[in-house]
Amino acid sequence: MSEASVAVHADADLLAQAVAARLVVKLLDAQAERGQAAVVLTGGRIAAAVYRAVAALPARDAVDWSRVDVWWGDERFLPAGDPERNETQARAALLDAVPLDPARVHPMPASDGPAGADPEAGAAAYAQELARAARPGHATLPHFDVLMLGVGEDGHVASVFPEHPVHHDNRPVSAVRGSPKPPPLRTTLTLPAINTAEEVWLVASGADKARAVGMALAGAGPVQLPAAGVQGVTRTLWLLDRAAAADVPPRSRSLR
Ligand SMILES: O=C(O)[C@H](O)[C@@H](O)[C@H](O)[C@H](O)COP(=O)(O)O
Repeated sequence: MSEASVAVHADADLLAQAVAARLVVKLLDAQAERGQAAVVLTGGRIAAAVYRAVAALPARDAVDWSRVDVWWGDERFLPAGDPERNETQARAALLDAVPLDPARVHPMPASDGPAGADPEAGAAAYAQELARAARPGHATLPHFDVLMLGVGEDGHVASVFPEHPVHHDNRPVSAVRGSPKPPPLRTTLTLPAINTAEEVWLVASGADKARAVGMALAGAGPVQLPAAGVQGVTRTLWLLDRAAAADVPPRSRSLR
């Protein structure tokens, strides 16, 4: 179990640059240690800024992208190529610009995909894809070197929303209906699956995130504030800009 640590940057742009630099180093370190790397992506504005910043970093070419597995922590259940899909956003911002092995890019199902228009079937299909890549000794999930999350104003992470039935789902992947953030249908890794990642990075920018970030670090309950239930195996890292860090409790501030 890892203690959370907090890094604060002056503004959203510097935050995105710093997270991008960390991500490149994390992928390089994982490849040095394991010969490959696995990253779990998320959606939202700050994630898109991070992906664009990675694409613009010359050091990105030091990564062997053909040995990177790309997974998603959540997805909006929409047709393939829909501009609102997290996959579409990540491809445009980064994935299309680097020489990935298409077989190692694992988008969550689209509503017009082979699993059909039923989000439950889509979630089951993604769970199977994860299980096929499972690491030795683990039945259901591959090794995730780093899993990135945005944080909602309400404290949601991935598509795990406060007080939502997804909290009672103990499968690794859940179909979400009635998401308070549009669109209503989504697919998400559940908190127990998220927490199998070696490192989890929670990235948040802007004053409207300050309350949720502060409450999560102060030890709120995960059903009321899902971000509070996130814990990477070796590291839980909050990467914030100053505005989002305004309510970080004093005992976390010493880590800044
Ligand atoms: O699909 C999604 O909508 C995201 O995965 C979601 O969890 C997002 O990361 C947060 O809502 C933060 O988004 P912003 O950075 O845009 O505020």
